Amino acid sequence: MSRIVEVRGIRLGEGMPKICVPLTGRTREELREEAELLRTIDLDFAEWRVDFFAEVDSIEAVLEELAELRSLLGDIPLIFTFRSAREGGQRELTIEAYTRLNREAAASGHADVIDIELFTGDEIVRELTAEVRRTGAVSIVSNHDFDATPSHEELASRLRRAHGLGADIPKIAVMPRHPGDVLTLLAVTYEVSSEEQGPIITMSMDKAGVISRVAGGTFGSALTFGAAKNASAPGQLAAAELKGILNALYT
Ligand SMILES: O=C1C[C@@](O)(C(=O)O)C[C@@H](O)[C@@H]1O
Repeated sequence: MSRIVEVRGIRLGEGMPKICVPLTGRTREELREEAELLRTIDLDFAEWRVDFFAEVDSIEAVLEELAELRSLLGDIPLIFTFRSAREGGQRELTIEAYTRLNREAAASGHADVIDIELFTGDEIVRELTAEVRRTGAVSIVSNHDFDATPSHEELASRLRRAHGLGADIPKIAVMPRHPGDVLTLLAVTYEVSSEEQGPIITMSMDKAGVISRVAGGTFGSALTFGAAKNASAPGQLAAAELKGILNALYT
């Protein structure tokens, strides 16, 4: 039996793929409006893309906003993600600042899931996944390639490596150069999810990859990202549209 990861009653790795909607506001005001909008949408997870937040350099400001989002979102499970510029995010932090940010977010108890980038360095990733687990939160260990799709072997090895470093949920997002790249991503998803080490999340980006965002669940991807106000990556469909397609495919 595949290991299920449960977050606030949402069971990842079982049933329909779950929908996650990112919050990409730059100011507290924009984030409040986005969080209120999310309350009106049919979704399973919200992701705070904290790299968009103008005050990200201040841990105090981030923790205050995280507490605010927690209360605005009610019971919606919240993923905390600082996406580095080299993996498609808005900015870079030093390793020390990145580590501290994720540690404190986990310790606050306001984020249910913490996204840690695989290529931060094995030792740090191992420590962070263990620490996230100690706080009772769940870890995603992620990798993004906005230029290309690595080979089948490389993609599979990154997902397995994330597991090996303690990830509850390995995640990979890659850019297709041609439709065959999307097939590669889906084939790897099927292969690695069949090993039943727990849920994984995969997607192929951009227009050519949209099929993976709607049908990835068939091949073993446990969650897919859809947009409310702004997409956080190319190829995301509107969350409501995504939900309609998932209902047609999986119910
Ligand atoms: O890792 C991911 C996946 C993503 O890049 C996507 O392609 O939908 C969107 C990001 O916000 C998220 O952190």
